[in-house]
Amino acid sequence: MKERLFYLLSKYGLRPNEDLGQNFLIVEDVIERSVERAAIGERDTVLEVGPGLGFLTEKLAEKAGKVYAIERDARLVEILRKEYDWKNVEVIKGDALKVEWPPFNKVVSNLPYQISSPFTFRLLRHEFEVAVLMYQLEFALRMVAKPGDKNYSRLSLMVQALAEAEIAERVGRGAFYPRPKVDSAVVVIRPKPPSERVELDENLVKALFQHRRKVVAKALRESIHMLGLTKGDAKELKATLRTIPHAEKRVFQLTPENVKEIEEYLKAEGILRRR
Ligand SMILES: C[S@@+](CC[C@H](N)C(=O)[O-])C[C@H]1O[C@@H](n2cnc3c(N)ncnc32)[C@H](O)[C@@H]1O
Repeated sequence: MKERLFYLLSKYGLRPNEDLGQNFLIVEDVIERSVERAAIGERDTVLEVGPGLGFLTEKLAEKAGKVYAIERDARLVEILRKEYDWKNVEVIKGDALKVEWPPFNKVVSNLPYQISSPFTFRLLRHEFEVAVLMYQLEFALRMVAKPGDKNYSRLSLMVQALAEAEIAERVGRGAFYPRPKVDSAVVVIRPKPPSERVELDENLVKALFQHRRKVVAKALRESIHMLGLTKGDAKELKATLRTIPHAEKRVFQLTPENVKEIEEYLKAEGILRRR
């Protein structure tokens, strides 16, 4: 795999573009395990973001009925089209955050880390069965952290409100060329069934996590300006802070359900508008 990478880089005079997160995965086992974790078969349509030089795409194409691969770098799109004769792969040139997504039921990708957060949130708004995604380790640890953990953050809460996420394996920086400055991890994401999903007011979550170590009442008092309230409503909220659910819990201990209770209370009091 490494030989093929160097062959392609030299054949096309290509220098990996750091700004586009071009660190190519060169360990075949890791690629194969990601494909296995997604349990891909002929009935599956897979979305891949950032196919790069096509090493993961190749493995996906062997198993899936159809693969859509969105690649932003026009040079790589051209190379993929020249080098491979895939019958079931459609390479889409564009930014995965901007282009319309084709229909898919599974996602397998070694993500460009710059787009981890917006990509994950866009994905969580879609219907899909499973996603197997490579992230920067630090980001992956925040995705899976549980309430009360030191890594538990707005990202953990927002992801876990909508999905189950677990780290399947850690991947050292030596598995990539060029070698990145950080380690990575493969995360498996499965959306929760609709009855278990918790839809949250993002402004409220942002306001709370602005002060993740403070207790809820204090955190809200200090970020009241982030809630877009009228003067009257802000005053009312200040007066009611002690009585809101979980007022004395620290923000980093809140589950998605706890935040929903706070939100519902503020809406019932007419302080937070129903959006
Ligand atoms: C970490 S590399 C993965 C390459 C390949 N899949 C592999 O496993 O070696 C990330 C890839 O995403 C592409 N990319 C970066 N930003 C992108 C975006 N916004 N939309 C689509 N592709 C993007 C890069 O050009 C690069 O090919």
